[in-house]
Amino acid sequence: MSDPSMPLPDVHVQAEVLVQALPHMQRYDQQVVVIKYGGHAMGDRAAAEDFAEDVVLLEQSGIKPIIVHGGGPQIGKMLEKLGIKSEFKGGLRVTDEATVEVVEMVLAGSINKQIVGWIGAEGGKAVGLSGKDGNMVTARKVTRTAVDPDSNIEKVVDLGFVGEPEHVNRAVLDQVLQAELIPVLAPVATGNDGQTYNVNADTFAGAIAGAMTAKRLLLLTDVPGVLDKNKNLIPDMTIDDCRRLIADGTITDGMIPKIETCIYALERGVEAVVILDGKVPHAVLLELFTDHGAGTMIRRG
Ligand SMILES: Nc1ncnc2c1ncn2[C@@H]1O[C@H](COP(=O)(O)OP(=O)(O)O)[C@@H](O)[C@H]1O
Ligand SMILES: CC(=O)N[C@@H](CCC(=O)OP(=O)(O)O)C(=O)O
Repeated sequence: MSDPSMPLPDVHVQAEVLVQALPHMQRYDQQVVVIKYGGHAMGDRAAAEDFAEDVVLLEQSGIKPIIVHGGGPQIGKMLEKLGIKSEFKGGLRVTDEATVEVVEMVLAGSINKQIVGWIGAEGGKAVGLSGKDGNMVTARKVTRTAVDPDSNIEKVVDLGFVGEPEHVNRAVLDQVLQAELIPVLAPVATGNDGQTYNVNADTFAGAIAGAMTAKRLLLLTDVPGVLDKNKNLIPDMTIDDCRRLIADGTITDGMIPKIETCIYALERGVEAVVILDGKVPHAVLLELFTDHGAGTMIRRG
């Protein structure tokens, strides 16, 4: 008999960790998990490798991961290099003809292929697509209004070629998943008018999660989750809490489209959405395969 006061040898600890993951693996078996990998979360090479390892491990465990990536900071850098000015209104990039070309080049080109490459290097098989491929996502132009501070009159804000998903054709994704491939999606889509639209990556991920009735939508960003007024992490929230914290100004800026996405996805049958820090090593595994979880979990109520 071993002495129970003695620490377990490493191999036994490893076995214990694996056994602890079993109920979590069973809970997600054959379920779709949509992971939004934000441009800020991409961070350094080591963080990206951890992320790719997590995704491959999920797929090997019988989960069906779908990756939707952003790339806001990377688009910003490329626009700067090309001398194209860029501004955000209400968390969305004002997108003219020249900007949309760069957005598609960076998102559907370099970033998409980089993530596909990282997953491939960890032994997974990923397929990089944008909303345009197979008419997976069609978009319509976003219309926003804002009160003009000078006249105090509500006016239409023209964001140019910024779109929001109008229709998601899940057949394309079903086929990719059935072939045991990992879809990596760039948030670019075509409108019914044939125009290319720049879609916020959170919004795109929410539409995909809703159409696939995903078990989980994970939004990986650069903060630990939703923070209260004292900057403490809020571990659990409901849709009502979300609306209250937007109304009282606790949730602002880029967190607003994220929370709106959460509400949209939950109302379409996604079981829970988690906002978490993608820079934490193996954030995805910690959230899905341990009892601790990570970040802020949002449920219907
Ligand atoms: N209550 C809040 N809790 C956490 N972050 C918040 C909150 N309100 C606003 N934010 C801001 O939202 C940002 C995350 O949104 P964003 O920068 O668009 O992320 P990403 O690029 O990952 O999509 C945080 O870095 C933070 O500055
Ligand atoms: C309309 C709009 O704002 N689109 C975003 C698309 C990329 C994105 O959302 O990337 P992150 O998730 O890294 O922020 C943009 O042009 O930056």
